Amino acid sequence: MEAIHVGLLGLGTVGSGVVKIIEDHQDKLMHQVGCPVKVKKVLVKNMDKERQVHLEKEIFTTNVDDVIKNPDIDVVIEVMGGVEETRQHLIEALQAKKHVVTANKDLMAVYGTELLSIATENGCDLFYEASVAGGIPILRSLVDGLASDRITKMMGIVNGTTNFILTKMTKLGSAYDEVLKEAQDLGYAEADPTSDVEGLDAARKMAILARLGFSMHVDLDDVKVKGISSVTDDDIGYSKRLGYTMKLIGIAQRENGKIEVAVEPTLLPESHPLAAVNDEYNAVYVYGEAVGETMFYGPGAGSLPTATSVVSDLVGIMKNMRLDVNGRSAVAPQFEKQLKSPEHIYAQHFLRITAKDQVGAFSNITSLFSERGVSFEKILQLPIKNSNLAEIVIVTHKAAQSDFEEILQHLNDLEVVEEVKSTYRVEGNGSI
Ligand SMILES: NC(=O)C1=CN([C@@H]2O[C@H](COP(=O)(O)OP(=O)(O)OC[C@H]3O[C@@H](n4cnc5c(N)ncnc54)[C@H](OP(=O)(O)O)[C@@H]3O)[C@@H](O)[C@H]2O)C=CC1
Ligand SMILES: N[C@@H](CC=O)C(=O)O
Ligand code: NA
Repeated sequence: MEAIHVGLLGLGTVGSGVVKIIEDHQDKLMHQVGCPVKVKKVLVKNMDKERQVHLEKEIFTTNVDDVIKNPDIDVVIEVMGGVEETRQHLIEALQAKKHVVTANKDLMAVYGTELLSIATENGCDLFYEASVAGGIPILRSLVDGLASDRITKMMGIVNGTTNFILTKMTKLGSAYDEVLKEAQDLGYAEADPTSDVEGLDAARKMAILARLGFSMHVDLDDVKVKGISSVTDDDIGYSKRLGYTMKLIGIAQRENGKIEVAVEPTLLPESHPLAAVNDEYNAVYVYGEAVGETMFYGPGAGSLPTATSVVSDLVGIMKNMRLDVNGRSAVAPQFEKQLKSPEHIYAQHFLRITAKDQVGAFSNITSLFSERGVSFEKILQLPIKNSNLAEIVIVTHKAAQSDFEEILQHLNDLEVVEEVKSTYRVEGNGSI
Protein backbone atom coordinates (compact mmCIF):
# COMPACT_ATOMS: atom_id res chain seq x y z
CA MET A 1 0.00 0.00 0.00
CA GLU A 2 1.29 3.44 -0.97
CA ALA A 3 -0.06 5.26 2.10
CA ILE A 4 -2.86 5.06 4.67
CA HIS A 5 -5.17 8.05 4.57
CA VAL A 6 -6.97 9.04 7.72
CA GLY A 7 -9.79 11.49 8.28
CA LEU A 8 -10.37 13.10 11.64
CA LEU A 9 -13.70 14.08 13.14
CA GLY A 10 -12.54 16.77 15.59
CA LEU A 11 -9.26 18.61 16.16
CA GLY A 12 -9.45 19.60 19.84
CA THR A 13 -7.34 18.31 22.73
CA VAL A 14 -7.17 14.70 21.53
CA GLY A 15 -7.33 15.38 17.77
CA SER A 16 -4.35 17.77 17.95
CA GLY A 17 -2.40 15.11 19.85
CA VAL A 18 -3.24 12.57 17.14
CA VAL A 19 -1.90 14.86 14.41
CA LYS A 20 1.28 15.56 16.45
CA ILE A 21 1.95 11.86 17.00
CA ILE A 22 1.33 10.98 13.36
CA GLU A 23 3.82 13.72 12.37
CA ASP A 24 6.45 13.17 15.07
CA HIS A 25 6.40 9.33 15.03
CA GLN A 26 6.05 8.87 11.27
CA ASP A 27 9.28 6.82 11.09
CA LYS A 28 8.04 4.39 13.77
CA LEU A 29 4.63 4.10 12.08
CA MET A 30 6.28 3.41 8.70
CA HIS A 31 8.52 0.81 10.27
CA GLN A 32 5.54 -0.98 11.82
CA VAL A 33 3.19 -0.97 8.86
CA GLY A 34 5.40 -0.35 5.86
CA CYS A 35 3.78 2.80 4.49
CA PRO A 36 3.30 6.45 5.45
CA VAL A 37 0.23 7.70 7.34
CA LYS A 38 -1.33 10.86 5.96
CA VAL A 39 -4.05 13.10 7.40
CA LYS A 40 -6.39 13.75 4.48
CA LYS A 41 -9.35 15.68 5.96
CA VAL A 42 -10.35 17.08 9.33
CA LEU A 43 -13.89 17.95 10.39
CA VAL A 44 -14.18 20.95 12.73
CA LYS A 45 -16.96 23.23 13.85
CA ASN A 46 -15.13 26.52 13.53
CA MET A 47 -12.84 26.96 10.50
CA ASP A 48 -11.34 30.18 11.89
CA LYS A 49 -10.16 28.84 15.24
CA GLU A 50 -6.46 28.92 16.04
CA ARG A 51 -5.12 25.33 16.25
CA GLN A 52 -2.44 23.60 18.30
CA VAL A 53 -1.10 21.95 15.14
CA HIS A 54 -0.43 23.25 11.65
CA LEU A 55 -2.38 21.69 8.77
CA GLU A 56 -2.98 23.09 5.27
CA LYS A 57 -6.20 25.10 5.02
CA GLU A 58 -7.75 22.78 2.40
CA ILE A 59 -7.59 19.85 4.83
CA PHE A 60 -10.25 21.44 7.05
CA THR A 61 -13.95 20.98 6.42
CA THR A 62 -17.27 21.54 8.14
CA ASN A 63 -19.00 18.93 5.99
CA VAL A 64 -18.83 15.50 7.64
CA ASP A 65 -19.35 13.72 4.30
CA ASP A 66 -15.92 15.01 3.19
CA VAL A 67 -14.53 12.61 5.79
CA ILE A 68 -16.93 9.69 6.20
CA LYS A 69 -17.81 9.35 2.52
CA ASN A 70 -14.43 10.35 1.10
CA PRO A 71 -13.27 7.53 -1.22
CA ASP A 72 -9.61 8.36 -0.47
CA ILE A 73 -9.96 7.84 3.31
CA ASP A 74 -9.27 4.39 4.80
CA VAL A 75 -9.68 5.13 8.52
CA VAL A 76 -11.95 7.60 10.33
CA ILE A 77 -10.69 8.82 13.71
CA GLU A 78 -13.57 10.13 15.81
CA VAL A 79 -12.38 12.60 18.45
CA MET A 80 -15.24 15.09 18.44
CA GLY A 81 -17.40 13.66 21.22
CA GLY A 82 -21.20 13.61 21.39
CA VAL A 83 -23.56 10.68 21.10
CA GLU A 84 -26.56 10.65 18.74
CA GLU A 85 -25.14 12.65 15.83
CA THR A 86 -21.76 10.96 16.20
CA ARG A 87 -23.37 7.50 16.23
CA GLN A 88 -25.00 8.32 12.89
CA HIS A 89 -21.67 9.51 11.43
CA LEU A 90 -19.90 6.34 12.51
CA ILE A 91 -22.65 4.06 11.18
CA GLU A 92 -22.34 5.81 7.81
CA ALA A 93 -18.54 5.62 7.92
CA LEU A 94 -18.66 1.86 8.64
CA GLN A 95 -21.25 1.31 5.93
CA ALA A 96 -18.88 3.16 3.59
CA LYS A 97 -16.27 0.51 4.64
CA LYS A 98 -14.09 2.87 6.66
CA HIS A 99 -12.34 1.47 9.70
CA VAL A 100 -13.00 3.53 12.81
CA VAL A 101 -11.00 4.56 15.88
CA THR A 102 -12.86 6.42 18.60
CA ALA A 103 -12.01 7.89 22.00
CA ASN A 104 -15.70 8.32 22.79
CA LYS A 105 -16.81 6.43 25.90
CA ASP A 106 -20.19 8.22 25.98
CA LEU A 107 -20.92 6.62 22.62
CA MET A 108 -19.32 3.21 23.24
CA ALA A 109 -21.00 2.75 26.63
CA VAL A 110 -24.44 3.17 25.04
CA TYR A 111 -24.08 2.09 21.41
CA GLY A 112 -20.87 0.00 21.55
CA THR A 113 -22.59 -3.33 20.90
CA GLU A 114 -24.55 -1.97 17.94
CA LEU A 115 -21.53 -0.23 16.38
CA LEU A 116 -19.27 -3.26 16.82
CA SER A 117 -21.78 -5.48 15.07
CA ILE A 118 -22.15 -2.99 12.18
CA ALA A 119 -18.34 -2.93 11.94
CA THR A 120 -18.20 -6.74 11.76
CA GLU A 121 -20.99 -6.87 9.13
CA ASN A 122 -18.98 -4.46 7.00
CA GLY A 123 -15.61 -6.18 7.46
CA CYS A 124 -14.29 -3.15 9.35
CA ASP A 125 -12.36 -2.68 12.57
CA LEU A 126 -13.76 -0.46 15.31
CA PHE A 127 -11.20 0.16 18.06
CA TYR A 128 -11.71 2.33 21.14
CA GLU A 129 -8.72 1.95 23.48
CA ALA A 130 -8.61 5.68 24.29
CA SER A 131 -12.18 5.60 25.59
CA VAL A 132 -11.13 4.02 28.90
CA ALA A 133 -8.25 5.34 30.99
CA GLY A 134 -6.74 7.52 28.23
CA GLY A 135 -3.16 6.41 27.62
CA ILE A 136 -3.30 3.10 29.54
CA PRO A 137 -3.63 0.11 27.18
CA ILE A 138 -6.26 -1.48 29.43
CA LEU A 139 -8.75 -2.71 26.83
CA ARG A 140 -6.03 -4.55 24.91
CA SER A 141 -4.78 -6.01 28.18
CA LEU A 142 -8.23 -7.41 28.96
CA VAL A 143 -8.96 -8.63 25.45
CA ASP A 144 -5.50 -9.96 24.55
CA GLY A 145 -3.12 -10.08 27.52
CA LEU A 146 -5.62 -11.66 29.94
CA ALA A 147 -7.69 -13.49 27.30
CA SER A 148 -7.05 -16.90 28.88
CA ASP A 149 -8.07 -15.94 32.42
CA ARG A 150 -11.39 -15.54 34.25
CA ILE A 151 -11.52 -12.02 35.68
CA THR A 152 -13.37 -11.69 38.97
CA LYS A 153 -12.64 -8.14 40.08
CA MET A 154 -11.68 -4.79 38.57
CA MET A 155 -11.22 -1.71 40.63
CA GLY A 156 -10.07 1.55 39.17
CA ILE A 157 -9.52 5.25 39.17
CA VAL A 158 -10.80 5.89 35.66
CA ASN A 159 -11.54 9.61 35.64
CA GLY A 160 -8.59 11.99 35.49
CA THR A 161 -10.56 15.17 36.27
CA THR A 162 -12.02 13.93 39.56
CA ASN A 163 -8.74 12.37 40.63
CA PHE A 164 -7.04 15.70 39.92
CA ILE A 165 -9.67 17.55 41.99
CA LEU A 166 -9.59 15.13 44.95
CA THR A 167 -5.77 15.08 44.96
CA LYS A 168 -5.53 18.89 45.11
CA MET A 169 -8.28 19.14 47.74
CA THR A 170 -6.58 16.48 49.89
CA LYS A 171 -2.95 17.48 49.52
CA LEU A 172 -3.16 21.25 49.11
CA GLY A 173 -6.55 22.04 50.63
CA SER A 174 -7.54 23.66 47.31
CA ALA A 175 -11.12 24.77 46.72
CA TYR A 176 -13.29 22.47 44.56
CA ASP A 177 -14.35 25.10 41.97
CA GLU A 178 -10.82 26.40 41.48
CA VAL A 179 -9.34 22.95 40.83
CA LEU A 180 -12.18 22.01 38.49
CA LYS A 181 -11.36 25.12 36.45
CA GLU A 182 -7.68 24.09 36.40
CA ALA A 183 -8.61 20.58 35.17
CA GLN A 184 -10.71 22.18 32.42
CA ASP A 185 -7.85 24.48 31.38
CA LEU A 186 -5.50 21.49 31.20
CA GLY A 187 -7.90 19.69 28.80
CA TYR A 188 -8.78 16.82 31.17
CA ALA A 189 -12.46 17.59 31.66
CA GLU A 190 -15.31 16.77 29.30
CA ALA A 191 -16.98 19.59 27.32
CA ASP A 192 -19.65 19.46 30.05
CA PRO A 193 -17.69 18.59 33.23
CA THR A 194 -20.89 17.49 35.00
CA SER A 195 -20.31 14.02 33.58
CA ASP A 196 -16.86 13.97 35.21
CA VAL A 197 -17.84 15.25 38.65
CA GLU A 198 -21.12 13.34 38.89
CA GLY A 199 -19.36 10.06 38.10
CA LEU A 200 -21.07 9.41 34.78
CA ASP A 201 -17.84 9.46 32.76
CA ALA A 202 -16.34 6.86 35.11
CA ALA A 203 -19.57 4.83 34.97
CA ARG A 204 -19.37 4.72 31.17
CA LYS A 205 -15.80 3.46 31.40
CA MET A 206 -16.71 0.87 34.03
CA ALA A 207 -19.57 -0.41 31.82
CA ILE A 208 -17.06 -0.87 28.97
CA LEU A 209 -14.53 -2.57 31.28
CA ALA A 210 -17.14 -4.88 32.82
CA ARG A 211 -18.43 -5.84 29.37
CA LEU A 212 -14.97 -6.87 28.24
CA GLY A 213 -13.71 -8.27 31.55
CA PHE A 214 -16.80 -10.36 32.34
CA SER A 215 -17.89 -11.05 28.74
CA MET A 216 -21.46 -9.95 29.44
CA HIS A 217 -23.64 -7.28 27.94
CA VAL A 218 -23.42 -4.69 30.74
CA ASP A 219 -25.61 -1.60 30.22
CA LEU A 220 -24.81 1.85 31.52
CA ASP A 221 -27.98 1.66 33.66
CA ASP A 222 -26.52 -1.38 35.45
CA VAL A 223 -23.82 0.80 36.98
CA LYS A 224 -24.63 2.40 40.34
CA VAL A 225 -23.26 5.98 40.23
CA LYS A 226 -22.40 8.65 42.78
CA GLY A 227 -20.08 11.56 41.99
CA ILE A 228 -17.80 13.83 44.00
CA SER A 229 -19.72 17.11 43.89
CA SER A 230 -21.02 16.68 47.44
CA VAL A 231 -17.65 15.69 48.97
CA THR A 232 -16.70 18.33 51.55
CA ASP A 233 -13.40 19.41 53.13
CA ASP A 234 -14.73 17.98 56.41
CA ASP A 235 -15.29 14.55 54.83
CA ILE A 236 -11.73 14.61 53.50
CA GLY A 237 -10.43 15.79 56.89
CA TYR A 238 -12.15 13.00 58.84
CA SER A 239 -11.05 10.41 56.26
CA LYS A 240 -7.42 11.51 56.71
CA ARG A 241 -7.78 11.42 60.47
CA LEU A 242 -8.91 7.80 60.26
CA GLY A 243 -6.03 6.88 57.91
CA TYR A 244 -7.92 6.92 54.60
CA THR A 245 -7.64 8.67 51.22
CA MET A 246 -10.77 9.64 49.32
CA LYS A 247 -10.86 8.54 45.65
CA LEU A 248 -13.58 8.19 43.03
CA ILE A 249 -13.44 4.43 42.54
CA GLY A 250 -15.08 2.22 39.96
CA ILE A 251 -15.69 -1.34 41.12
CA ALA A 252 -16.76 -4.32 39.05
CA GLN A 253 -16.90 -7.70 40.73
CA ARG A 254 -18.18 -11.14 39.76
CA GLU A 255 -19.15 -13.87 42.21
CA ASN A 256 -20.97 -17.08 41.28
CA GLY A 257 -21.77 -15.66 37.85
CA LYS A 258 -23.42 -12.51 39.24
CA ILE A 259 -21.90 -9.06 38.96
CA GLU A 260 -21.90 -5.69 40.69
CA VAL A 261 -20.67 -2.53 38.94
CA ALA A 262 -20.50 0.78 40.82
CA VAL A 263 -18.75 4.15 40.82
CA GLU A 264 -18.61 6.13 44.03
CA PRO A 265 -16.32 8.24 46.22
CA THR A 266 -14.57 5.62 48.31
CA LEU A 267 -12.19 5.68 51.26
CA LEU A 268 -9.03 3.65 50.77
CA PRO A 269 -6.41 2.97 53.44
CA GLU A 270 -3.37 5.17 52.78
CA SER A 271 -1.29 2.02 52.18
CA HIS A 272 -3.56 0.88 49.33
CA PRO A 273 -1.86 0.99 45.88
CA LEU A 274 -4.75 3.01 44.41
CA ALA A 275 -4.40 5.61 47.19
CA ALA A 276 -1.05 6.63 45.71
CA VAL A 277 -2.52 7.33 42.26
CA ASN A 278 -2.62 11.11 42.12
CA ASP A 279 -3.54 14.04 39.88
CA GLU A 280 -4.86 13.15 36.43
CA TYR A 281 -3.34 9.68 36.62
CA ASN A 282 -5.56 6.61 36.36
CA ALA A 283 -5.00 3.03 37.45
CA VAL A 284 -6.98 -0.14 36.96
CA TYR A 285 -6.50 -3.09 39.26
CA VAL A 286 -7.54 -6.39 37.69
CA TYR A 287 -7.82 -9.69 39.54
CA GLY A 288 -7.88 -12.87 37.48
CA GLU A 289 -8.39 -16.36 38.92
CA ALA A 290 -5.16 -17.64 37.40
CA VAL A 291 -2.97 -14.55 37.12
CA GLY A 292 -3.86 -13.11 40.54
CA GLU A 293 -3.38 -9.37 41.01
CA THR A 294 -2.34 -7.05 38.18
CA MET A 295 -2.39 -3.28 38.06
CA PHE A 296 -2.25 -0.90 35.09
CA TYR A 297 -1.17 2.69 35.74
CA GLY A 298 -0.75 5.76 33.58
CA PRO A 299 -2.16 9.09 32.42
CA GLY A 300 -5.94 8.89 32.11
CA ALA A 301 -6.51 12.11 30.22
CA GLY A 302 -4.68 14.79 28.26
CA SER A 303 -3.71 15.36 24.67
CA LEU A 304 -0.67 13.19 23.90
CA PRO A 305 -1.41 10.29 26.30
CA THR A 306 -4.92 9.84 24.92
CA ALA A 307 -3.70 10.30 21.35
CA THR A 308 -1.11 7.55 21.92
CA SER A 309 -3.95 5.05 22.39
CA VAL A 310 -5.78 6.41 19.35
CA VAL A 311 -2.74 6.12 17.07
CA SER A 312 -1.88 2.67 18.46
CA ASP A 313 -5.40 1.56 17.48
CA LEU A 314 -4.67 2.97 14.04
CA VAL A 315 -1.52 0.83 13.88
CA GLY A 316 -3.63 -2.22 14.89
CA ILE A 317 -6.01 -1.52 11.99
CA MET A 318 -3.12 -1.10 9.57
CA LYS A 319 -1.57 -4.39 10.67
CA ASN A 320 -4.95 -6.09 10.18
CA MET A 321 -5.15 -4.52 6.71
CA ARG A 322 -1.82 -6.05 5.78
CA LEU A 323 -3.04 -9.46 6.96
CA ASP A 324 -6.50 -8.89 5.45
CA VAL A 325 -8.24 -9.76 8.74
CA ASN A 326 -10.13 -6.55 9.49
CA GLY A 327 -13.53 -6.86 11.15
CA ARG A 328 -12.82 -10.16 12.84
CA SER A 329 -11.66 -9.18 16.31
CA ALA A 330 -14.95 -8.37 18.10
CA VAL A 331 -16.06 -11.33 20.27
CA ALA A 332 -19.73 -11.77 21.26
CA PRO A 333 -20.46 -11.94 25.04
CA GLN A 334 -20.08 -15.44 26.49
CA PHE A 335 -22.47 -15.06 29.44
CA GLU A 336 -26.01 -13.89 30.12
CA LYS A 337 -25.91 -10.81 32.34
CA GLN A 338 -26.87 -11.46 35.96
CA LEU A 339 -26.73 -8.63 38.49
CA LYS A 340 -26.19 -9.10 42.22
CA SER A 341 -29.10 -8.04 44.42
CA PRO A 342 -28.44 -5.56 47.30
CA GLU A 343 -28.57 -8.46 49.82
CA HIS A 344 -25.48 -9.93 48.17
CA ILE A 345 -23.39 -6.77 47.82
CA TYR A 346 -21.09 -6.44 50.83
CA ALA A 347 -18.92 -3.46 51.72
CA GLN A 348 -17.64 -1.43 54.65
CA HIS A 349 -19.13 2.03 55.14
CA PHE A 350 -18.06 5.39 56.57
CA LEU A 351 -20.82 7.56 58.11
CA ARG A 352 -20.72 11.04 59.54
CA ILE A 353 -23.65 11.88 61.78
CA THR A 354 -24.54 14.90 63.90
CA ALA A 355 -26.45 13.79 66.98
CA LYS A 356 -27.67 15.29 70.24
CA ASP A 357 -24.92 15.20 72.83
CA GLN A 358 -27.08 13.54 75.51
CA VAL A 359 -27.20 10.38 77.59
CA GLY A 360 -28.36 7.36 75.55
CA ALA A 361 -27.93 8.98 72.12
CA PHE A 362 -24.97 6.83 71.20
CA SER A 363 -26.63 3.60 72.32
CA ASN A 364 -29.79 4.48 70.32
CA ILE A 365 -27.58 4.75 67.26
CA THR A 366 -25.49 1.65 67.86
CA SER A 367 -28.51 -0.55 68.50
CA LEU A 368 -29.79 0.18 64.96
CA PHE A 369 -26.59 -1.35 63.63
CA SER A 370 -26.36 -4.26 66.04
CA GLU A 371 -29.99 -5.29 65.36
CA ARG A 372 -28.90 -5.96 61.79
CA GLY A 373 -25.63 -7.63 62.77
CA VAL A 374 -23.45 -4.72 61.61
CA SER A 375 -20.48 -3.99 63.84
CA PHE A 376 -18.06 -1.04 63.94
CA GLU A 377 -14.38 -1.02 63.06
CA LYS A 378 -13.66 2.62 63.99
CA ILE A 379 -15.54 5.33 65.88
CA LEU A 380 -14.84 9.01 66.57
CA GLN A 381 -17.08 11.20 68.72
CA LEU A 382 -16.39 14.93 69.01
CA PRO A 383 -18.48 17.66 70.60
CA ILE A 384 -19.47 20.51 68.26
CA LYS A 385 -18.46 23.85 69.83
CA ASN A 386 -21.20 26.14 71.19
CA SER A 387 -23.98 23.60 70.63
CA ASN A 388 -25.51 20.58 72.31
CA LEU A 389 -24.54 18.46 69.34
CA ALA A 390 -21.76 15.96 68.70
CA GLU A 391 -20.22 14.74 65.50
CA ILE A 392 -20.04 10.94 65.30
CA VAL A 393 -17.90 9.29 62.64
CA ILE A 394 -18.21 5.54 62.18
CA VAL A 395 -16.53 2.99 59.93
CA THR A 396 -18.50 -0.25 59.89
CA HIS A 397 -17.31 -3.77 59.23
CA LYS A 398 -18.70 -5.32 56.04
CA ALA A 399 -22.46 -5.07 55.74
CA ALA A 400 -24.98 -6.06 53.05
CA GLN A 401 -26.07 -3.05 51.01
CA SER A 402 -29.74 -3.82 51.81
CA ASP A 403 -29.03 -3.77 55.59
CA PHE A 404 -27.00 -0.60 55.31
CA GLU A 405 -29.74 1.21 53.37
CA GLU A 406 -32.32 0.16 55.97
CA ILE A 407 -30.06 1.42 58.78
CA LEU A 408 -29.73 4.78 57.01
CA GLN A 409 -33.50 5.15 56.72
CA HIS A 410 -33.99 4.41 60.41
CA LEU A 411 -31.11 6.69 61.46
CA ASN A 412 -32.84 9.63 59.80
CA ASP A 413 -35.97 8.86 61.84
CA LEU A 414 -34.16 8.73 65.22
CA GLU A 415 -35.02 11.66 67.47
CA VAL A 416 -31.40 11.96 68.68
CA VAL A 417 -30.01 12.19 65.13
CA GLU A 418 -29.86 15.72 63.78
CA GLU A 419 -28.48 14.78 60.35
CA VAL A 420 -26.65 12.01 58.49
CA LYS A 421 -24.09 14.29 56.87
CA SER A 422 -22.34 11.86 54.57
CA THR A 423 -21.74 8.20 53.84
CA TYR A 424 -19.00 6.62 51.75
CA ARG A 425 -17.96 3.14 50.78
CA VAL A 426 -14.70 1.91 52.34
CA GLU A 427 -12.59 -0.58 50.40
CA GLY A 428 -9.36 -2.44 50.66
CA ASN A 429 -8.91 -3.04 54.38
CA GLY A 430 -6.92 -6.25 54.62
CA SER A 431 -6.52 -7.22 50.98
CA ILE A 432 -7.01 -5.02 47.90
N1 LIG B 1 -9.52 15.28 26.67
C1 LIG B 1 -9.14 14.10 27.13
O1 LIG B 1 -8.22 13.97 27.93
C2 LIG B 1 -9.86 12.87 26.68
C3 LIG B 1 -10.94 12.93 25.82
N2 LIG B 1 -11.55 11.77 25.41
C4 LIG B 1 -12.68 11.83 24.48
O2 LIG B 1 -12.18 12.29 23.22
C5 LIG B 1 -13.19 13.04 22.55
C6 LIG B 1 -12.64 14.43 22.21
O3 LIG B 1 -12.30 15.09 23.40
P1 LIG B 1 -11.46 16.47 23.37
O4 LIG B 1 -10.43 16.42 22.32
O5 LIG B 1 -11.08 16.73 24.78
O6 LIG B 1 -12.61 17.49 22.94
P2 LIG B 1 -12.44 18.99 22.45
O7 LIG B 1 -13.66 19.72 22.86
O8 LIG B 1 -11.12 19.53 22.82
O9 LIG B 1 -12.45 18.84 20.85
C7 LIG B 1 -13.59 18.50 20.11
C8 LIG B 1 -13.31 18.74 18.64
O10 LIG B 1 -14.41 18.28 17.88
C9 LIG B 1 -14.92 19.33 17.06
N3 LIG B 1 -16.37 19.18 17.06
C10 LIG B 1 -17.16 18.97 18.15
N4 LIG B 1 -18.45 18.88 17.77
C11 LIG B 1 -18.47 19.04 16.43
C12 LIG B 1 -19.50 19.03 15.45
N5 LIG B 1 -20.77 18.86 15.78
N6 LIG B 1 -19.14 19.20 14.16
C13 LIG B 1 -17.85 19.38 13.81
N7 LIG B 1 -16.83 19.39 14.69
C14 LIG B 1 -17.15 19.22 15.97
C15 LIG B 1 -14.47 20.64 17.69
O11 LIG B 1 -14.36 21.59 16.67
P3 LIG B 1 -13.81 23.10 16.94
O12 LIG B 1 -12.37 22.92 17.33
O13 LIG B 1 -13.96 23.81 15.65
O14 LIG B 1 -14.65 23.64 18.06
C16 LIG B 1 -13.12 20.22 18.29
O15 LIG B 1 -12.11 20.34 17.32
C17 LIG B 1 -14.40 13.04 23.48
O16 LIG B 1 -15.23 11.95 23.12
C18 LIG B 1 -13.78 12.80 24.85
O17 LIG B 1 -14.67 12.20 25.75
C19 LIG B 1 -11.11 10.54 25.80
C20 LIG B 1 -10.05 10.42 26.64
C21 LIG B 1 -9.36 11.58 27.16
N1 LIG C 1 -12.74 13.73 31.17
C1 LIG C 1 -12.06 12.49 31.15
C2 LIG C 1 -11.14 12.43 29.99
C3 LIG C 1 -10.70 11.07 29.70
O1 LIG C 1 -11.48 10.15 29.49
C4 LIG C 1 -11.26 12.33 32.44
O2 LIG C 1 -11.15 13.30 33.17
O3 LIG C 1 -10.79 11.22 32.71
NA1 NA D 1 -6.94 3.09 27.35
